[in-house]
Amino acid sequence: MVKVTVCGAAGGIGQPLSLLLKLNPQVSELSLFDIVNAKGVAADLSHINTPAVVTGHQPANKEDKTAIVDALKGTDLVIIPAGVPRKPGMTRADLFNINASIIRDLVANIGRTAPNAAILIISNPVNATVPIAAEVLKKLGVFNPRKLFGVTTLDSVRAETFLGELINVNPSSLKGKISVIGGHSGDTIVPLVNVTPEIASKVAKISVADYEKFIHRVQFGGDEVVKAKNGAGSATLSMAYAGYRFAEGVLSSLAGQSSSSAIPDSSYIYLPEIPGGKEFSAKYLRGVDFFSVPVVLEKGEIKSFVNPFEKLKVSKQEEGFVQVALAGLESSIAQGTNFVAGSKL
Ligand SMILES: NC(=O)c1ccc[n+]([C@@H]2O[C@H](COP(=O)([O-])OP(=O)(O)OC[C@H]3O[C@@H](n4cnc5c(N)ncnc54)[C@H](O)[C@@H]3O)[C@@H](O)[C@H]2O)c1
Ligand SMILES: O=C(O)C[C@H](O)C(=O)O
Repeated sequence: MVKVTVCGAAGGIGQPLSLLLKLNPQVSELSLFDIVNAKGVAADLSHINTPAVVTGHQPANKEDKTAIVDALKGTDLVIIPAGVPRKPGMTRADLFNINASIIRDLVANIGRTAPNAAILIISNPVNATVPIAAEVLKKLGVFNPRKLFGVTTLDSVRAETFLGELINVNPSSLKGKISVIGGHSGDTIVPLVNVTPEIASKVAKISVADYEKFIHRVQFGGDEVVKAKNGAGSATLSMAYAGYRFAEGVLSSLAGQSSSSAIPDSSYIYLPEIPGGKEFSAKYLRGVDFFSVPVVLEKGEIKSFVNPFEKLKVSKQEEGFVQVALAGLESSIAQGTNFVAGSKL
C-alpha cells in the first residue's frame, strides 16, 4: 500500500509521469496536485484498469490551503515537476525567480503534512531547488537527507542513449554500466564512461572529437529539446520516463527489493549526513555539500552512496570535469540556501 503524490501533475511532465505511476501495481493511491486541471487529469487516469485509486486536488482559489493538505496527507512519496520550463535563449538558472518560491512553498507543505515522505525534485534549476528544499525542511525541523532526491536520471538516460549510438550497442544495455555525477545543468553534468572494462574498451576506440561531442551532447541535451520545441517548453516525455525510472527504484526499495544494476542510478543529494558523505565532500568536492552520486536505496531512502573516485574508474579528464562542475554547483547551492534564509515560511 503506497501513496504517491505528484505536484504539478497536470503539466507536460506531470501527465505522462502520472500515467506511468498509474500502471505501477505497487501504487495503491495516486494523488494528483496542480493549480490547474488536476481533477481533469485524475478523472482521465482513473478509467485505467489498474488498482491505484487516483484522486485530483486543485485549490479553489489562492487562499485555499485544503487541496494541498488533502493531496499530501499520508503520502509515502512526493514527486515534484511543478513550475515553469525554459524557452529558447534561457538557462535553467533563469527559472530560479519563479520556481524557487514554488518549491519552497510546496516543500513547506510537505514538511508540515507528510514529514516522513520521500521527496523527488524535478523542477529546475535542480542544482538550487534541492538546496531550497533541504533548507526549508531544516527550518521546519524535519529534514531527513536520506529522503531528499534531486532527479538527475535524464542525464543518465541521455548518456546511455548517445553513447549507445556511438559505440553501436543497445542503449538499454548501458543502464548501470556507465554513470553520470555532478549536477543537472551544462558543465555541472559529468558523464563517467570508463567504469566497466567492457564499455571502456569500446570507448577507447572513439575519436577524441566524437568523445567531446558526446560529452557536450549529454551536458547540453536539454537545449536540443528546448530549441526543437521552439517556445513550447522543454523535455517532458523523456523526463517522465526518467523520473519514473528513478521513482520505480524508490518504490521497489520500499517493497524490499534492491537494484539489479551494477551501478545504481545517481541522484543529487545532501551528502554531509549520509555515512561517509562529509569525508567524501571534504576530500573530493572541496566541501561542496550537494552532488549527484549513485545511490543505494533501502526502504524508500538512501542507505549509502557509491564513491565514484574509489569505486568507479574516473579518468584524469573526467576529474577535470568535476572541478569545473564544482564551481557551478557552489554558486547554485548558495543561491538556494540564501533564498530560504531570507524567506518567511
Ligand atoms: N530534472 C530534470 O531533468 C528536468 C527535466 C525536464 C524539465 N524539468 C523541469 O520540470 C519543470 C516542469 O516542466 P514541465 O515541462 O512539466 O512544465 P509545465 O509548464 O508543462 O508544467 C508545470 C506544471 O506545474 C504546475 N504548477 C505551477 N505552479 C504550481 C504550484 N505552485 N503547485 C503545483 N503545481 C504548480 C503548472 O500548473 C503546470 O501544470 C520545469 O521547471 C522544468 O525545467 C526538469
Ligand atoms: O533543459 C531543460 O530546461 C529541461 C531539463 O532540465 C532537461 O535537461 O531537459
